[in-house]
Amino acid sequence: MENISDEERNVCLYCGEKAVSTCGKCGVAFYCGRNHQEKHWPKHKLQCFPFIIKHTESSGRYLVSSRDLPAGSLILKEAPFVLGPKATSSLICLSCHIPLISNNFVKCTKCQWPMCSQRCAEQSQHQEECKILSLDEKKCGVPFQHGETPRYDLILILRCLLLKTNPEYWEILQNLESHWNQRREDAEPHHTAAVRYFTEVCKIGFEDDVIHQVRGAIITNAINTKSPSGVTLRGLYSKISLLNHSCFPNISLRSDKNHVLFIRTTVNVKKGEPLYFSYVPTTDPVWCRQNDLKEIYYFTCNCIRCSSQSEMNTYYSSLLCGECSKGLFTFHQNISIWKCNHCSKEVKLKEIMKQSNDLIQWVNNKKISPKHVKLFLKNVAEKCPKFNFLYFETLQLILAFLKDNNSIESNDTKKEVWEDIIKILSIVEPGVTRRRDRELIKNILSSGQSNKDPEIFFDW
Ligand SMILES: C[S@@+](CC[C@H](N)C(=O)[O-])C[C@H]1O[C@@H](n2cnc3c(N)ncnc32)[C@H](O)[C@@H]1O
Repeated sequence: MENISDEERNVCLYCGEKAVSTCGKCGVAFYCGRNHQEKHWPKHKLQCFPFIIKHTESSGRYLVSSRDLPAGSLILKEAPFVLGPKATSSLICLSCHIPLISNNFVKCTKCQWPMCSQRCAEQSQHQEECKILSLDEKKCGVPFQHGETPRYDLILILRCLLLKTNPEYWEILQNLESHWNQRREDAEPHHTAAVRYFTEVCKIGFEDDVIHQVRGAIITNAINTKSPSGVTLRGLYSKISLLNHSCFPNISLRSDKNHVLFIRTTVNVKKGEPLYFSYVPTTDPVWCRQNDLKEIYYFTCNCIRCSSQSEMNTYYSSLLCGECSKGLFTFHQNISIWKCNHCSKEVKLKEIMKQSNDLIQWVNNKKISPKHVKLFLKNVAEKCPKFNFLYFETLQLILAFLKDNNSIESNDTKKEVWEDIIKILSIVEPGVTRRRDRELIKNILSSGQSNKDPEIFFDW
């Protein structure tokens, strides 16, 4: 869906006469009256979304709401145009994607890739892929044993290259942001190995720039979703790929068992506001988020949270100042310098990271007994600001520690831990988010069972 030009505004999309109303669903289609709106609906419904695409030099294309959207509004439902295994995966069947757990699997007689059955090896999709994979004469790309292997990276790249015969999808793929030039220069070993596999081992006749672009587009845009069998796959989505990032998102993504993604607003969004989701865990400290965004997505985040020295008064990544024991370190100069907000002592990011790691190690190495969990939490809260990322990590550690302990006392502690987790999530990702799914969390709190995973399908 493209921006509507000023000339189109105020004229009926059906007859071109002066418009007096807009489509209530998207807010950007204009009509002279109800009659022509109804007549135009079969055409318009294919483009009727409550957002428009905008563009800036620094952040490329992004989506902006075209009308007021209350929290929880479904703004888009989209299926992937290509789907495949994650880059690193344990053995799965290339046709039905079920996990190959025992040694009871077959190998495709031509390409030797593990499959669940001969029937799956004969499926038309695999037959197409097999023609290329069989060009690997020494079978150096074939995964040969159980356990996680990065060789599955090749499969989604191959599936994308095979889209060349489909002009519509090929064009979408070519238009995706990929940062392929920088990726080619950076020569990250997995990236280079994947490109060379197709150009030098299979010699499939694509220019190496095309393969750099395709792998770059996958790394920049693919979204992981979980299958009912528990296998995580990654897919490319044409419209969802246009969503930009913020560490303080206003939408959430969920997938169903067919990997269809549902995008909903998590908070009230006003007409004209950009729609953002978070590419990285919102519960990571600022330096982890910034590092991942730079390394994987090639940009420096200037979102509302990253531009605020205290992360919008949450002090989520801050540590207590050891010098005065009264203040908190907040970041300055693009997070490279941290300053105590009481005594103004300055330290470098490296020092903050070291102190954080020491604290995390202290937490991890501490021998806690189920009886002393609450005291332990109190100790941690004295070492870092309450509700910061270290406290959050400790809460998760305690949940894992008490996972199989269902005594009344332990369930009581788990309930308190979950309440604190929800408080932290309310700060860093407010609204109706998947992690704070109200019904699910209510169930967890009432049953006292904290070992259920609230992220049912989605696995970012
Ligand atoms: C999934 S794409 C999003 C759509 C993209 N803007 C486009 O034009 O195709 C991810 C890329 O968008 C850009 N991007 C996303 N969020 C951004 C942000 N908050 N600031 C700057 N660039 C951003 C980065 O180049 C990133 O690698």
